[in-house]
Amino acid sequence: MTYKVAVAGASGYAGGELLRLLLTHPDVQIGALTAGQNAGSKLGAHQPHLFPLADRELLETTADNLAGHDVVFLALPHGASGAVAAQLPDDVLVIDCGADFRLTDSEAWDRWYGGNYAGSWPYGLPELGDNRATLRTAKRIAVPGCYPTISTLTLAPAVQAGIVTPDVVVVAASGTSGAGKSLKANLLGSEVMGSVSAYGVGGTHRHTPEIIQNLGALTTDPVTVSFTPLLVPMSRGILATCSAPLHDGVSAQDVRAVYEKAYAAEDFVHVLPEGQWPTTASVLGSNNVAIQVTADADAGRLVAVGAVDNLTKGTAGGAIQSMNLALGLDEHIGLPTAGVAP
Ligand SMILES: NC(=O)C1=CN([C@@H]2O[C@H](COP(=O)(O)OP(=O)(O)OC[C@H]3O[C@@H](n4cnc5c(N)ncnc54)[C@H](OP(=O)(O)O)[C@@H]3O)[C@@H](O)[C@H]2O)C=CC1
Ligand SMILES: CC(=O)N[C@@H](CCC(=O)OP(=O)(O)O)C(=O)O
Repeated sequence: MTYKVAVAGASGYAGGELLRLLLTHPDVQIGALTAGQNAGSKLGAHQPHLFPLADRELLETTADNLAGHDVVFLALPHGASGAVAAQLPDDVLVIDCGADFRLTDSEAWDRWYGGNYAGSWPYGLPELGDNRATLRTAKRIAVPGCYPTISTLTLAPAVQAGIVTPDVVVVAASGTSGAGKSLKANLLGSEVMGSVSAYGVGGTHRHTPEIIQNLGALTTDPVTVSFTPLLVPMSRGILATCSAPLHDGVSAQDVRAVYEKAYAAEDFVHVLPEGQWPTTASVLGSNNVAIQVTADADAGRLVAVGAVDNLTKGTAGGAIQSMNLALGLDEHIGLPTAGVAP
């Protein structure tokens, strides 16, 4: 069977990456492509790398234009998905790349996003807890944020195994595509080039509650997350350095064993050989996550480092992995397992 797929937000970074991957997916046919202010123009004007779709016209993002598809991806700004999703039939698989349906706690939504709480959908991170089973029957899927994807996967084995106190510190450096295409003062070329800067400091970044929600599902201990994002002068990729107090008597070997066991059956998550540390370059353009972990014995902390391509496994790849599960397809179809180098 071939599934007809629409992409709303096709002119954006997440929409572009969805289309790059969907073009190689053997079980889908690419249907309607929609946008906001750029509706009416050709996709090629916004996504010059997507040659096979260059002449396709961008339509307005309306329920009518998204009708008649088996799958609808929403790659719209936060807050825009709820109203569109509400108009789509229940039997259509709707996959939201935005934040609208990620948080299960309406109070957390009010505090971190505000505006109407649209509810929560099955969470599109198959490697976490029982999510894979839930996703197999889902008709609505919330794709995780890019920082939560890598922070959660980098810390989950330790938290789930109970070898750390889940008072975690995450410092994660992201490429600029994480911010989307819209022009922001701190993203001007001359501000970003040759400099690394912190933002969302002091527990103010909206991904903090999402990371807490994910890790909190793995332990009965209270979870705290001190999250500091950094902006670095590259287009894609996130490198997350995560640490937490390690329980007494847990060695570096024990820690490695926990991680290797946790991810032994996960084809996209790679615990690297001892001594090899993740780089964003190694996962570029792929659906892979690279993780390394050790014990800092003097500080009494677990230190784990994870790398992901924010647009692939961090958004569009993760979304397609979840789509595959929900359609009953092999989870890996259409997803690159090798990166682009150098
Ligand atoms: N970039 C990333 O690494 C990640 C992004 N995401 C999420 O994916 C979503 C899209 O992000 P991203 O692609 O980076 O953002 P972009 O700013 O690059 O793209 C936004 C897209 O939404 C369209 N759009 C904007 N406003 C409206 C509107 N009112 N109605 C309909 N369409 C509209 C834009 O169309 P137009 O060109 O016409 O303005 C464009 O196609 C966001 O929710 C983001 O949080 C999630 C994880 C990571
Ligand atoms: C570098 C950069 O600006 N990154 C974005 C995160 C993008 C993302 O994944 O998150 P959402 O889907 O929740 O928007 C930010 O910090 O807001």
